[in-house]
Amino acid sequence: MKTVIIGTNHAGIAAANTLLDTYPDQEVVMIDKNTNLSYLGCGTALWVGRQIDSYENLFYTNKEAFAEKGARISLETTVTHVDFDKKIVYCEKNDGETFEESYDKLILATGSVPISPNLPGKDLKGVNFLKLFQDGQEVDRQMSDPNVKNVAVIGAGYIGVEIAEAAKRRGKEVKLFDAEPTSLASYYDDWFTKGMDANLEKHGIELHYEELATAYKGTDHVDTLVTDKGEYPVDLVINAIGFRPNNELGKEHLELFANGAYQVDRHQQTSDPDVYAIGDCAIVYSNALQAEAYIALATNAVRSGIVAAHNIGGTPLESIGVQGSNGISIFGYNMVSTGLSVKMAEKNGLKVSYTDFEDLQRPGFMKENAKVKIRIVYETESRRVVGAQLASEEDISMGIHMFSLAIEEKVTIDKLKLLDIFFLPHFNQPYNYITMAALSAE
Ligand SMILES: Cc1cc2nc3c(=O)[nH]c(=O)nc-3n(C[C@H](O)[C@H](O)[C@H](O)COP(=O)(O)OP(=O)(O)OC[C@H]3O[C@@H](n4cnc5c(N)ncnc54)[C@H](O)[C@@H]3O)c2cc1C
Ligand SMILES: NC(=O)C1=CN([C@@H]2O[C@H](COP(=O)(O)OP(=O)(O)OC[C@H]3O[C@@H](n4cnc5c(N)ncnc54)[C@H](O)[C@@H]3O)[C@@H](O)[C@H]2O)C=CC1
Repeated sequence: MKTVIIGTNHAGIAAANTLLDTYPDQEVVMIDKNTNLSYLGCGTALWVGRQIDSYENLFYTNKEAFAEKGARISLETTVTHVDFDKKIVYCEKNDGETFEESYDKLILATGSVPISPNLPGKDLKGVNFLKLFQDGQEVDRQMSDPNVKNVAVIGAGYIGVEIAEAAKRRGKEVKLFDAEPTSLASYYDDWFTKGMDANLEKHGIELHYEELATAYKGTDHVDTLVTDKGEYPVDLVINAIGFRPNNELGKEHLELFANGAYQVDRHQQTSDPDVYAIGDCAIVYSNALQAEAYIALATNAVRSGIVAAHNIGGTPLESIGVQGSNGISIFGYNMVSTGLSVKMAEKNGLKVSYTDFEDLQRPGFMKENAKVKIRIVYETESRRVVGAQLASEEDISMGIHMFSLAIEEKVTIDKLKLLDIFFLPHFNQPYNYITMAALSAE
């Protein structure tokens, strides 16, 4: 059986490795237009902000590794189109050479592309996006110019907040813009985002919320950002207003979700039984929503790649769905969430209740300590947990995984009230905040 994989980043890599490691009789062809693969985008803000020494270790594999496993891999090669009837993929290398690849099974792992506001001046030098390794290199090059003093970041979601921190760490004047009234509005409720915004302001980032960019001004290079509320001198602009699924190759042939992502079943199969879609170009099943959704995360990309590969290899495997667990750490302030915030639940028509608690991580007699905020969101009727958010200067990241499982397994808030949670003053309180939040749920 011959499988062609279009897109060899996180999703495509996971699918290829699963096929090559588990089904040796599989013929695997991998195609990607980029010059590199496996770049960890999350590392961009870390090395631009000089929190790590270089970007060298932000790649976890390479082309040679797949050739050694027997795959045929073609980088710097763009798939120009797919004939789904003849089951042929048409490719063009950067040097202009073209070739075709027939397939028995096709995996679309073409990912996502940054949403690009079509504003006047968008092609001026100094206006950047942040998706690829090359984009990070370019932003880093501009940040290294001492004449670059004023940085505007448009979009205060994950990428925007992280790169704003990086620019601040590089000594720049940073303005952070967002259409919403707070940062991270898609993932957290205000009780949490206000904490992040206070943290950003404490570190000197100027917040401009409910303010929309309307144009970039300059001659060859951007020098002014125009918004619906004012004009600001800028030397560097970074757009981070979200990604959209890259459905270019299959949008005419395959069923699409509301936002254009490929519709897939729990086997990652599209409406064409010989075509699978994985990662940012496909939907996921949200256990919180109990419905299909679009959640572009590397973690979802990898798991969907594994599921598709096993189904192609002959092992029927269903995706168990996701909760969209995610985390962020900015100037040492940590926030993690899984499932739905109250805001997102209500936006999706769920009737939910929630319980909040705030306390120190450890007993007051411990020297090392910090406050922790927790919110658990649950469906009012069924009382099943649908979301959780935690925030602290402590590392609270491990706590969110329990809630991820609770959502997946439809555990009710009442089941958490007397859950066995250990006590040790080094780690937590005798009455820890998970128990206290659950006990205070109405
Ligand atoms: C700055 C940044 C930070 C991030 N941080 C995190 C994080 O901390 N945690 C997290 O979970 N997620 C994070 N993400 C999101 C994560 O990177 C994506 O969810 C992940 O990359 C999706 O993987 P993918 O393989 O589905 O798609 P992509 O990474 O978009 O890869 C798609 C690939 O397909 C190729 N391709 C597309 N069309 C064609 C074609 N026609 N011909 C040939 N090749 C083609 C592209 O070249 C690309 O290599 C971050 C993203 C960015 C940009
Ligand atoms: N720690 C993590 O898990 C990380 C995950 N990612 C993922 O990468 C993807 C892309 O990240 P982001 O680009 O940050 O998307 P995002 O969806 O997280 O944030 C986009 C932000 O832009 C704002 N926005 C939209 N249109 C706007 C406009 N016209 N003007 C001003 N603001 C506008 C939105 O309100 C939102 O706050 C996301 O799926 C995210 O989950 C990225 C970085 C880190």
